[in-house]
Amino acid sequence: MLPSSIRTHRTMPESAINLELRRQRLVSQRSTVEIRKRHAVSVRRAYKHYGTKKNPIVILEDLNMTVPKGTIYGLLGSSGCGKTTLLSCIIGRKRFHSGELWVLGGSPGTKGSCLPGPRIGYMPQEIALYNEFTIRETMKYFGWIAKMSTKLVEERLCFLTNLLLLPDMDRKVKNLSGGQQRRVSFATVLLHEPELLILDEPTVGLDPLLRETIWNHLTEITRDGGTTVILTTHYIEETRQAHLIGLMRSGYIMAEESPDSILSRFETDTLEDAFLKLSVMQNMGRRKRSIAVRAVSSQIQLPSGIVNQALDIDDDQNQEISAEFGDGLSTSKSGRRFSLVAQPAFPELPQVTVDHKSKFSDYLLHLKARHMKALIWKNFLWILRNWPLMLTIIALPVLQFAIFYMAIGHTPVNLNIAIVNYEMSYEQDCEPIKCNGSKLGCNYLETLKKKKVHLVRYETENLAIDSVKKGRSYASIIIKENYTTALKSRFVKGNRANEWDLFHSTIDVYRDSSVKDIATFLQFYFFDSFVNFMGDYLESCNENRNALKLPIKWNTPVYGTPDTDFTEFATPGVLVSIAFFLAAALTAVAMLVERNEGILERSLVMGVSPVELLTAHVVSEFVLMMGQIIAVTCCGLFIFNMKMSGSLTLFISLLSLSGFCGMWFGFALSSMCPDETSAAYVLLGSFFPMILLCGVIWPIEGMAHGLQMVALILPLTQPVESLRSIMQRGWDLSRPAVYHGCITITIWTLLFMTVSVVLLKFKRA
Ligand SMILES: Nc1ncnc2c1ncn2[C@@H]1O[C@H](COP(=O)(O)OP(=O)(O)OP(=O)(O)O)[C@@H](O)[C@H]1O
Repeated sequence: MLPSSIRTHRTMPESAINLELRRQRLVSQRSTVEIRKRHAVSVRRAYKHYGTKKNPIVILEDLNMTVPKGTIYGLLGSSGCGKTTLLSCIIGRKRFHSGELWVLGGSPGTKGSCLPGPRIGYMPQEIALYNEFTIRETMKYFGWIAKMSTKLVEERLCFLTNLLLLPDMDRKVKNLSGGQQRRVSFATVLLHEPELLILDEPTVGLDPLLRETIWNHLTEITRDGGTTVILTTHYIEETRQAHLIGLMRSGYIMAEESPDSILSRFETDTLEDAFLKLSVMQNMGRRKRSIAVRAVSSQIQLPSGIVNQALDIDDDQNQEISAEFGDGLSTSKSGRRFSLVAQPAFPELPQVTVDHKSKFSDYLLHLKARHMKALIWKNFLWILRNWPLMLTIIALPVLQFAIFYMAIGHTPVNLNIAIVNYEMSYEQDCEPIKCNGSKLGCNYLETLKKKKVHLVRYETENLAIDSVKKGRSYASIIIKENYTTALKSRFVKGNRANEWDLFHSTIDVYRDSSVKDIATFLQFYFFDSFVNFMGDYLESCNENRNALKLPIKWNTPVYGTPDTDFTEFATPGVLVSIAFFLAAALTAVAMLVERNEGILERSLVMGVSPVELLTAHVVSEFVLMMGQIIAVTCCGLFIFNMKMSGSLTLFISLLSLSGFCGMWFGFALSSMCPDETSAAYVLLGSFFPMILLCGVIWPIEGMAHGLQMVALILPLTQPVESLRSIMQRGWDLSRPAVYHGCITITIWTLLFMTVSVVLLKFKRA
């Protein structure tokens, strides 16, 4: 009798009913799940692609794999067939898009599973070690993470040194040869004697003798069934010593059996030949033979008893593994059945319920003392080893600040001014200013000289104007022939002065206003010099020199000084930007280098949580950042006499908050960007808008209203204003202008923090 679900579909075509029946049988039963959990690794119907959902590049498809405990499992396959991807999924660093995975009885990443954790040792394809560390330090770091005492690490290191012929333990990794580095990398996974060793090409680049030693050791540790090894290798023949071989091709495992069984079934002397035959058969089964493959396959004699069909199903051999292989069947434990027929895409099979997932809050609160000790020690050791770089990193903000202080905001000097004085010839000397003087024009020019401008004499007005046109001078000043007479007359007659007086007493100025700041400075110089010159003249006539001044009294400023310059305005913005962006760059690069060299992967697989990793980085980088901030502050206060009206503690605290926020921005960037280059682009891309919009170089009051609103919510705008209020107004935290900045930067820090942690937790390909 048909199952009820099938009975309800009596109208279905027969093929669909058959399919449905088969699928019914393939639903994972509790009992089979229990069997799978007893294996070291069990993968069922795994599917994984790269690229987008719409345009996927399928890497693993309907892949089944069973690694019994206590075996050495050699995963073989051509380059790019997906071995590393499969291993990454097994260690929990990548996820299958569908399918089941059991590792040492648990589902990676779930509560109660051993993954990530020290029960697993992972050796990536890359060397993935800290170049600056010695072999001993490397072992100490990974040993501590695996909960080993330093003494135990030393003992194991002694053993491994003899086994793998490691060089002197105090040699730095960067000074070792490629083969030696690979041996250290291998020793690192053997150190804590994990139950499951996952080794991605452990023997590449090693000499045959050492390869044999390694294989002997692997055989030794798997003998009592306590350790399981999965390894990939391109040296197919060396896997003869494995208990099981998985031959992988086109995203699934074509055969999974012992080397002897493969050799006898394919009637070949070498595993390479067997692999080649199997590949050809797979191509034939898929009916996609290329001309080249056809040519090869015609030369190959297929083993007897195997035909090109959905091959050789033997019900007696129908063990647990094959029973649940599904329609993408690849092999049975005994290896007698495997399908080479391309499979149609079926809807996903029901998933087995796994252990309940760990809560996000558990994850956040999960800081293990031994991990923190190892991570912080590692970070500081790295800083110590890279001390020239670290000194540069501390000196960099000082240098940037010094450059800013020396280059920006100061009064331009030695500007060329073309002068023409028709009142006297250049051969005559200018007399000191006096009431009955007849050549006052030259007295004005003498006063102007005090502004540190460079006066260049010209004979005619046209020549002077021409010098401005040719860019030789920023302005030309023309003093007319009867200047003194007209000026005195204008002075005496007051509002009854006639046109002649007005015309001849006026100094003509032709300016180059294309450089706005210089034009403004010159305007001020000319005006201020005139007021001073007239004051001196009035004094020489025993008059009150203030009679000519504008009737506005500039009292002592409430905040700032009468001669506050642009440097003072821009200093807070520059300081906050340096603290924020340097911290962001340093953090992003440190994290990305660690991640992309595979070092991070090793630590994460051994059970270090991303939150622990971030916290350790925060601790070490905060120390560096404080070094930077103190160095910049000392430079500002003691070398450049930076104005500091408010509390120095508050100033340093706010700068630290800005740096802290930058640090989390860096963490968020490192979680979002695939590499240092893209992180650098984002940093550069955000730097300029931030400088322009956050009131660093121009007050935000000068922006359009809508833009002001945007500027106000950016991370640096309010902190810049707060710092300005502390430095120049001497305000404290009771002022809204100060605490608003602290609140804004804290909110942004929390935001970046959340993004970083969430991405690190959930972003697995
Ligand atoms: N992050 C990724 N995005 C897109 N494609 C990827 C990514 N990682 C790997 N691939 C591609 O997936 C395929 C399988 O890669 P994988 O590294 O798993 O192969 P492999 O069998 O380990 O190769 P090898 O033996 O050379 O190490 C390759 O074609 C590779 O280019």
